[in-house]
Amino acid sequence: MAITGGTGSFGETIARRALREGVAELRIFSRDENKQHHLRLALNDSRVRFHIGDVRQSDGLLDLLRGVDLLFHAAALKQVPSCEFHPLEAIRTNALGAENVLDAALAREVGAVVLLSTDKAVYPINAMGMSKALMEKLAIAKARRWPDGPTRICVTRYGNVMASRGSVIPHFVEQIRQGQALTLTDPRMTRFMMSLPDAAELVLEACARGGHGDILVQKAPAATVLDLAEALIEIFGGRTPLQNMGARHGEKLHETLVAHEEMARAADGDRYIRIPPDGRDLDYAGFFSDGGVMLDDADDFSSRNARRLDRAELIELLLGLDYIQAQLGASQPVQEPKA
Ligand SMILES: O=c1ccn([C@@H]2O[C@H](COP(=O)(O)OP(=O)(O)O[C@H]3O[C@H](CO)[C@@H](O)[C@H](O)[C@H]3O)[C@@H](O)[C@H]2O)c(=O)[nH]1
Repeated sequence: MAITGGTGSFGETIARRALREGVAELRIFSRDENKQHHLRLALNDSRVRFHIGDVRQSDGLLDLLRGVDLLFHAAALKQVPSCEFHPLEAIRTNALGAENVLDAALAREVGAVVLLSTDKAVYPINAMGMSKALMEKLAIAKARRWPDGPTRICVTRYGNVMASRGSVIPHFVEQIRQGQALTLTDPRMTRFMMSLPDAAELVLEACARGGHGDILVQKAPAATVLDLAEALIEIFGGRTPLQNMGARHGEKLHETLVAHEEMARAADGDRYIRIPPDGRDLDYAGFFSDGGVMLDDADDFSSRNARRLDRAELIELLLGLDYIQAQLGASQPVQEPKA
């Protein structure tokens, strides 16, 4: 088994889970030797092999995937604001890098490839989302082109992974600790809330039941930024004030996990929504005489219309996160707000 971007929050979660479940060998592929060093020490397991490399270059990927049966592609540029300033870098890593990963996986006849995408790829308005939308298109086009090959290709789309590195939860917790005002972009903004274990469940669901060319989505609940901030203040105590800053570059008020047009052909299950590939071919003649699938009135699945977590549920969910537990256990007291 191999993970690109294997030193990130998601990579580490799936790595630990695979090791617990007895994986024979796990290859971690990433660019940063320092992060690999720390993960090597943290995992301390001889089944783990580290490969330095960049998905922008194919040779390292071909080397990585020799004899691999399952690949999780998590390597990405994922910060929305920085991708806005460097869109070509987002295209290079998220789109062209994914193409390299898929080509290498097909060449090495990897049994299954699960690619990680994001809600920001649906009706994308920022460069990160656009490059991830292209990644999805590349994956589905490959699945369509090689329908009967040895490699199964699946995409999973995530909402926000709670307390992942650089995200708003650690940022708010730090602000509470420092006694600084919490910087809210827009209190009405909603985001899907997923924990890291939820994210791991989703890729495992894709491995177990995802079809070739499917996009899988978890029916995650959503919360407003205001409720999130207030829930954290309640957990950590203190009298931290709130400050509204306005939206950052390329931000949406609400995110969408399944587009209205995709809902028309999606299979809506208890916990997951499966979007199968559009099986039609490129024969457009039919569309002038016979027509295609009619779009129905299905709504999209967005953080605006998803189940909204109330404050109590949000607090319970936050208290279940390892990150929050570790912070609550930390000795550093919460400071009173600075005037
Ligand atoms: O100081 C801050 C920072 C953020 N936010 C808000 O908090 C929410 C979450 O922000 P953040 O944790 O930065 O996540 P997003 O910008 O939504 O993007 C994250 O979630 C995506 C999945 O949707 C991932 O793909 C991205 O990598 C990841 O950065 C958003 O509504 C932000 O506007 C604030 O209110 N104040």
